[in-house]
Amino acid sequence: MTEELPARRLLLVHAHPDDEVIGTGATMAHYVSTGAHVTLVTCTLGEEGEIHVPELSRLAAAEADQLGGYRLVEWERACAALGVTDRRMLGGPGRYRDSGMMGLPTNEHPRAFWQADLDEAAGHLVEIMREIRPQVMITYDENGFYGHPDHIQAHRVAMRAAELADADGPEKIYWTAMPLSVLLDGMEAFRESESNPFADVEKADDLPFGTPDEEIAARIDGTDHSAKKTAAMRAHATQIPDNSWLYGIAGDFGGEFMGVEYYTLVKGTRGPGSGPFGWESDLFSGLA
Ligand SMILES: CC(=O)N[C@H]1[C@@H](O[C@@H]2[C@H](O)[C@H](O)[C@@H](O)[C@H](O)[C@H]2O)O[C@H](CO)[C@@H](O)[C@@H]1O
Ligand SMILES: [Zn+2]
Repeated sequence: MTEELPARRLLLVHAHPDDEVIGTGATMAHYVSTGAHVTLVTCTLGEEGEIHVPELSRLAAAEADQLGGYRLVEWERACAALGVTDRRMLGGPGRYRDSGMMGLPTNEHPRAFWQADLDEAAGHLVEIMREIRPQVMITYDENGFYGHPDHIQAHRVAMRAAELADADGPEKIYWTAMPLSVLLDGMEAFRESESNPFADVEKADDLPFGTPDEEIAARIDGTDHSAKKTAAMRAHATQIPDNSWLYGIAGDFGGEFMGVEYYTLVKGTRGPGSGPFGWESDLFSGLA
């Protein structure tokens, strides 16, 4: 199978529809544009999400419980905007359910991803790894970037699958990250903004994310694809309202913030880099 695929193959493992664009949308669009094969695996349908489109409010889990099916369509539209055609739901659509925020009763739902058997869930991902044999994989750190149970579980499943897949698994593994310098700049830039996501945050240490710049391994500049990322965000209208601070970044700060994404490297050899910390500009650099 891989002989029919492009030479460079990137696998991303995300928890809900919308995570792919928020954290890695510019990276995905960038590598699609370079001819790499980009495979997105999303682990749940996002059934427990909020609904920021009033006319769709009855789709909520506590009412018609149809949000998952609707977010599947949003997800497909967002992937189309990014140019990503190989998109998979782990175990098939509906196999694992959105667990809700940490500590909620929805964490106990029998199909909640948080309750998934690790090796069974990882087995579904191993099958995909054996099919596409990705050189590079992106997922979250052990805290799921911000502590959501599905993000933590996505990390665990992705890392377990990479172990089980052996030679078919990725040679390099990256975790999404936000450099502290960028976080602090963002907090300063938003200080006077109406939709300030950091309004209740006194200092960066109060946030569940933020990585010392010297621990960042890669800075992927996808600013040429910022418009695609914004279009993909618009596809996730139930999750990202028109007044979201995320659009504020795009509007007030241009592509720099929206189109640049950062990663730590947790497996593999770091390729040549630049700047004070030698950040890579290509996730496929340093491959054997
Ligand atoms: C980006 C992300 O992971 N979103 C998740 C998250 O959404 C949060 C949730 O709705 C919370 O209640 C809100 O206060 C918060 O602003 C949202 O980011 O959790 C949802 C439920 O598990 C999930 O569907 C959504 O994709
Ligand atoms: Zn998520």
